[in-house]
Amino acid sequence: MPPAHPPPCGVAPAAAATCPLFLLPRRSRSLRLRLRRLALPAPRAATHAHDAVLLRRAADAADRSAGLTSPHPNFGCVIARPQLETDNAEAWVVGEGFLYAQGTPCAELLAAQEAGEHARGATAYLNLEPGDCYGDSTAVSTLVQAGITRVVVGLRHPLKHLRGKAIQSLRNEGIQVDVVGEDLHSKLFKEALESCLIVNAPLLYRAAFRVPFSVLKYAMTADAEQKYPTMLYWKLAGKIAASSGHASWVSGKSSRGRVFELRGRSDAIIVGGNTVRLDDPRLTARHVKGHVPVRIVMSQSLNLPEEANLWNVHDAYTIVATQRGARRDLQKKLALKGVEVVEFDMLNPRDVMSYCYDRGYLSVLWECGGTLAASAISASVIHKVYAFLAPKIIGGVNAPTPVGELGMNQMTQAIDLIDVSYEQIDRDMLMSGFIQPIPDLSPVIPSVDEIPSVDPEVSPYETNIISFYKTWDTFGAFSNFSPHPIHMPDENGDYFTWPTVEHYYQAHKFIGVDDPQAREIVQEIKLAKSPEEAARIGRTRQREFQELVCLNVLVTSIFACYSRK
Ligand SMILES: NC(=O)C1=CN([C@@H]2O[C@H](COP(=O)(O)OP(=O)(O)OC[C@H]3O[C@@H](n4cnc5c(N)ncnc54)[C@H](OP(=O)(O)O)[C@@H]3O)[C@@H](O)[C@H]2O)C=CC1
Ligand SMILES: Nc1c(N[C@@H]2O[C@H](COP(=O)(O)O)[C@@H](O)[C@H]2O)[nH]c(=O)[nH]c1=O
Repeated sequence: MPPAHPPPCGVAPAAAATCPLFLLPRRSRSLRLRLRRLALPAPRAATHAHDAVLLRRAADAADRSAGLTSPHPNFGCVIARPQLETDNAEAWVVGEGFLYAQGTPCAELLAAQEAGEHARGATAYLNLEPGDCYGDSTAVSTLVQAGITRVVVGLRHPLKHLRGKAIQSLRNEGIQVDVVGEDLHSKLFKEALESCLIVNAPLLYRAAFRVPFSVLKYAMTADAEQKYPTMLYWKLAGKIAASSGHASWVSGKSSRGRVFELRGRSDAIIVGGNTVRLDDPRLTARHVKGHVPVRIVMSQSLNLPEEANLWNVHDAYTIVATQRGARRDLQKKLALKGVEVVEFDMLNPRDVMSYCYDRGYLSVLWECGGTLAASAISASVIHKVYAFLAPKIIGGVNAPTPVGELGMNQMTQAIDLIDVSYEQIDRDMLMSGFIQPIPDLSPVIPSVDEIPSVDPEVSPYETNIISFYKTWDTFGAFSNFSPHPIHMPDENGDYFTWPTVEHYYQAHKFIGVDDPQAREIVQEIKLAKSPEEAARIGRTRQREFQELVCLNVLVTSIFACYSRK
């Protein structure tokens, strides 16, 4: 439900309208003043407490696209103006918006459209400084044109080439910009700031550590083991499967539904070879028709079955990461099924994460067993843990536990999770917490550092190679997903304004194919709300209707890029 629009602040309430001050005799000055106080009190000003509530609401709005589209920086905007009638900041909101996907209308535009005239003189709350990459300054120009007079920003943009730009542009336009921690100092902002950090944790981790944000998730029983047989000392030692390796299911249905949501928020899901052998998982976010993450199997031995659910790439794309030279026969068979096999000189979690970073992933979910989990934790690539605790006991000395050997022998060495939260999900308990704090906004990333070198021998400073995996990268304007429309012929040869090169590219997988199904898919892609959606439709339909795919796609895409520039 969109919020009701209260009257703009400063509009005289009914009492004043029925008794205009100029009608009062000059002598009754005290009455005049008293009435003025009653009728036209000074507009209520937002206090830090109000600002904090509204900033948090902007962060909550930013989170609303999660799971619907591929992970991207989350932007939310709340426009509010103090009302005389109420001190409740939530009731001051006149407009609200969030970025649905890269290339769709920005949060500021949606909020300003909803606020209409009420935006004039109001304050806009932004969880994250707008990133006006590719020269698109819609967010800033919208706020200026809407007549916003003050902007409260939760976080500056973490990428150096975007950081501070929008804030400066707004200030140049005479708008008061208050950045939390710089212009606004109060303990009251603690929670709001945390929400701003959490909603963009993937972007912040990626920017600071040059790896995707990694979440380890597991479901364990409430088993306990007697640590010292002579003493009555029991220690929780939850199992993630029975001794046989059977694991379906540890957690309840609602918890597993929550896991589907987590999958939808991730770019990739990682498991180890043993989990594939024992569970034959699907690893899809099948509860909603939303974002479909890539599935990654890490297997050194490549001793994997020839038939497995993960090799069905109609469901989702699969990558097998393995050791160089491992079972080339199976590699070929997997490639024929459409599975991508990537060889590493030394397969390990850190190199796989660097690889995911280079592919542009923001967020990765580890759904592996304890052996690989321990290896990933030891390599410091896990940032957050989701532990589902089920009220079940299975026993078994050899039943696997969530985290294998970490080489610690003193409890003082234990990793203390931070910002821990607990939630009951039906009969299960979900405990989540961070292993590494969300990086503050110190990361200032030299633009040249954002240029990965294809040849690891050549330093980024020496190479002329540029990359543009994400639209917000330094050279993001070159990305197919960059929100630059192109005017190019459609399936009938008529010129059509394609919202992005990605729309054009995906549609051309099916253009030129004389089949009603292919034509329907082209229409579907043309109407896609964002390049991400166009990509999702194109990729899914390509898997479903392989026989309809036209072979000229690559040439088309390159041609489209040139015509756009
Ligand atoms: N309840 C739950 O939440 C979950 C339970 N499980 C259960 O856990 C059990 C499997 O556990 P586990 O064997 O630990 O899990 P995994 O299979 O997820 O991880 C171990 C495997 O990962 C591969 N691997 C690749 N690189 C490395 C590396 N650097 N370090 C370690 N492993 C690497 C190896 O595959 P390879 O041998 O092919 O070379 C290795 O055997 C199953 O019973 C499964 O049902 C699994 C996931 C979640
Ligand atoms: N057993 C278990 C989990 N196991 C994880 O889920 C995978 C199966 O996914 P799918 O095939 O898509 O249903 C499995 O291989 C393992 O990674 N997860 C949970 O939330 N709760 C559970 O009890």
